Formats: sequence, structure tokens, C-alpha cells
Amino acid sequence: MKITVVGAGAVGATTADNIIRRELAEELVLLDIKEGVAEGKSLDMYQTAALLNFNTKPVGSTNDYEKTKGSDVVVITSGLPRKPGMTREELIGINAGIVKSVTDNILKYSPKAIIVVVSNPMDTMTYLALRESGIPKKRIIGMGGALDSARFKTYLALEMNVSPNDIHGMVIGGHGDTTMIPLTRLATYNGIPVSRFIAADKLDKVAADTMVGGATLTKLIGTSAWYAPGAATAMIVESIVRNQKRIVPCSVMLNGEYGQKDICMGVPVVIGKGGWEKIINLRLSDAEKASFAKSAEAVRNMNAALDA
Ligand SMILES: NC(=O)c1ccc[n+]([C@@H]2O[C@H](COP(=O)([O-])OP(=O)(O)OC[C@H]3O[C@@H](n4cnc5c(N)ncnc54)[C@H](O)[C@@H]3O)[C@@H](O)[C@H]2O)c1
Ligand SMILES: O=C(O)C[C@H](O)C(=O)O
Repeated sequence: MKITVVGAGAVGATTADNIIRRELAEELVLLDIKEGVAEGKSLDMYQTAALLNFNTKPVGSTNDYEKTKGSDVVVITSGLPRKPGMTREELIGINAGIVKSVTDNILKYSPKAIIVVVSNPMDTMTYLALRESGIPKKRIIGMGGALDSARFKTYLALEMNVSPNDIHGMVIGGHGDTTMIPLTRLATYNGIPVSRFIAADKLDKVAADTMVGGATLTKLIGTSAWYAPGAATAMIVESIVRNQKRIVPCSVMLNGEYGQKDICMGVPVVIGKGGWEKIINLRLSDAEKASFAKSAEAVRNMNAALDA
């Protein structure tokens, strides 16, 4: 198994670190356009092997795609992160060009790779990568819902003062401050609806905090987050390489599911060795269906900017 992570910034390096610690591949290539950064971070990470007992060797590359040849899975994290006060959507101008050129280069050397897109605005970047590459849709997975769901579970656990490990819940829709849809109705504390433990107004606040979870961290840190994004991305990669068939909300191309077509948005999918293998069709309430349609409209408008 060979995995490449493009972009050795905060999210790319954290993703790579999680992947090698869990030994998800024999070989991990970390690539960045900045001279020496991927090589330096790879060496730094490899120096933890003797302390943490793992055997995957990370290899750095300054924009040399030959080194990525034959990758089974490629994660794209290259691109600008937002600054406080910005939306993810404002990154489209620069990041679209980066994601397009990276996708072209990756597929030259790894035509069969499954691609996990992280760069923002993620739903539109996933759509772009799929449109530009023309590869089968099941091989392109956008990472957003995995992270948003982890934040949702964390806020629920904090409110209830319980372990996040006992909380189940999903966030679907777009990966944007106003487009994500935390499914409060379906969230449970070990199978028991969370509404049995949290008052309605508190549950609404958890949902609202989840939606601006990325913006909150960006304001605190001065740039966007990386620990949970890196862990969420590695979790998806693990489900692919170990064929775990986990159900994860991911941005995938819809063809009539959830009433939408020709758009990549977050819905629950089964992730295995083929990429996303199946979409799980949730029975949404009328209000949830309306939120999904509204979210799709916003994502579609963003996609239209690709051709503007
Ligand atoms: N989908 C999500 O849930 C999620 C979560 C966190 C961050 N993000 C997004 O991920 C992206 C990266 O965030 P970050 O915090 O790691 O940013 P960062 O600035 O720390 O790292 C980005 C890296 O990309 C590199 N890069 C730029 N152009 C490149 C190219 N053409 N080829 C190779 N490398 C290139 C840069 O040199 C830099 O090292 C941002 O767009 C951010 O918004 C998405
Ligand atoms: O908030 C951001 O801009 C980065 C990422 O999408 C996140 O949710 O952490």
C-alpha cells in the first residue's frame, strides 16, 4: 500500500503523521511545492518512529510527482487556509487552480488512485477534481462531514458531560458555516436519543456551535484547524486501506440521491477499498429535506463560480 499526501502544511503533515503512526501504508510520500518543507517534516516525523514504535517510513518530495508513482490513495490538502473573518468560499480563486494542477499531476503517476479532497471550499474542490479528472466517481471523496460530525459529537459530549466515544451523530450537507446540517434528531448517547438528556434550546446551541466550529477555531488560532482535520482524514484513509466499510458522511457526487444531481455534497457513505462504495439513504424529516435543498443551492452557486 502506498499513500501520498499533497500539501505538507498543518493539515497535510498532521494527516501524514496519523497515517504513519497507524501503519496504514508501507510507504507514505508527503509532497509540497515549498523547497525542503516536505523532506524536513518527513524526517522529523520519522524520528518519532524510534519513540512510538511504528515502521512506516515517510518520504518527502519538493514537487517531484515521480516519487508519488503508483499511489493507491492520495490526499489533497494543498491550498490556502482561511484567516479570521473569512469564509471558506473566499478561497476558491486560488485553491481551484492549485487543486486542478495537483489532480492532473497525481493522475499522471497514479491513474488508479482513490483521491481524498480536503482543500477548501471542499465540496466545490471535490466537484472540480472529479470534473477535471473524469475518473469513476466512487474514487473521489471529499472530507468534511467526518470532521463536522466529530465536532458535533464533541459539543454534545461537553454539554452532557459524558465521553465523546459514547455519542453517535452525523453532520450532512455542505462543509460551510451556513450549509452544514447537524442531524440533532438522530444523534444518540449509546443508542438513546440525546433529546432525552439535553433541553431543546441547548441542543439548538450545540448545532449552531457545530456549524461555526471551524470559524471559532480560526478566530482563536489565527489560521484554520489541523488536529481534528488530520485525524478525520486519516480515519477515512484507514477505512479505505483496511476495507473497514465504515459509514462516514463525505462529499460525493450525487445522482438523484437526496433529490440532487451533478453536485458533490456530504451524505453518509460506506467507505472501503473501492472508495465510497454506497450512499446510505437516510429518511429525513421535511425540515431536514428543506435544509438539504437549501444547502445544495448554496454549493451549486459556488460550483458555478468555477466557470465564471
Ligand atoms: N475539508 C476540511 O475539513 C478542512 C479542514 C482543515 C483545512 N482545510 C483546508 O485544507 C487546506 C490546507 O490547510 P492548512 O492549514 O494545511 O494550510 P497550510 O498553509 O498550513 O498548508 C498548505 C500547504 O499547501 C502547499 N501548497 C500550496 N500550493 C501547492 C501546490 N500547488 N502543490 C503542492 N503544495 C502546495 C503550501 O506550500 C502549504 O505548505 C486549506 O484550503 C484549508 O482550508 C479543509
Ligand atoms: O474552517 C476552516 O476553514 C477549515 C476547515 O474547513 C475546518 O472546518 O476546520
